[in-house]
Amino acid sequence: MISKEIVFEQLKGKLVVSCQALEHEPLHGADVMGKMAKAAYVGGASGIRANSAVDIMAIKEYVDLPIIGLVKRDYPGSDVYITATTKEADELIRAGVDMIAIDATTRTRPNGESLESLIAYLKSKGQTIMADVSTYEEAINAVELGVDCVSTTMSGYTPYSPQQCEPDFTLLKRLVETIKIPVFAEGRISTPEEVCQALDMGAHTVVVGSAITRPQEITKRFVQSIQNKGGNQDAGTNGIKEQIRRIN
Ligand SMILES: CC(=O)N[C@H](C=O)[C@@H](O)[C@H](O)[C@H](O)COP(=O)(O)O
Repeated sequence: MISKEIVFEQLKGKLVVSCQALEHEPLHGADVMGKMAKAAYVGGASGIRANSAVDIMAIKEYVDLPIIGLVKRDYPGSDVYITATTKEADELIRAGVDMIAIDATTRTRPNGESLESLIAYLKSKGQTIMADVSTYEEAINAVELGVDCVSTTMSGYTPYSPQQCEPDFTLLKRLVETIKIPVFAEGRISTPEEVCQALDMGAHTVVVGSAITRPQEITKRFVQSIQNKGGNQDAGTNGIKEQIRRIN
């Protein structure tokens, strides 16, 4: 595990590539994610964001880059699915990651756990914590609870945050203007220009997932461009945003 200071230094002004494919996605599989991470590394990525201990272990076989780990798991009675409880946190600690991403919304967590207790637990284990937030207020709350950085990951994926197809640069701007810890830009960043825009706005690091590592979504964008100009190409099954919702 790289120290917090070094990991933030290594990622400053850089690109992290999110390599994730859940069970229903065509590229699901730890070895595929390892190869995807290798491709991201060859392309110049400075870090990897990955879901599940098994994927993370495979990715480590292929690349020696800082890893932001998370575990997506659904629980009945809770909408929180990104590192929801200490169980998922322990899986990531055992896998050995450089940073643990947690849902830092204030929604009800499974098993009677709270955001506060999860953050306290991770801190007691010496882990570096990324707070995935959907609003400014959630970010402020997470900072007060002691997280090490925040990411705009969840904007658009809670019912009370802006529902938009573009990255939430409004949230990013507000966060970089007020928060003293690193702010990561993440969520629906689809072009190199948007990456640069986020960095120019003050993002510490930019995380890109679907636009690089979900080929079904990349294909869909090309197909949609044909449809938009009046062509007769078949539509895929879902738009990027709908697909991510399905994943969740
Ligand atoms: C909302 C949610 O569950 N996001 C997940 C978080 O790990 C991933 O499915 C996203 O791919 C990741 O955040 C990167 O975002 P984008 O794929 O839009 O570049």
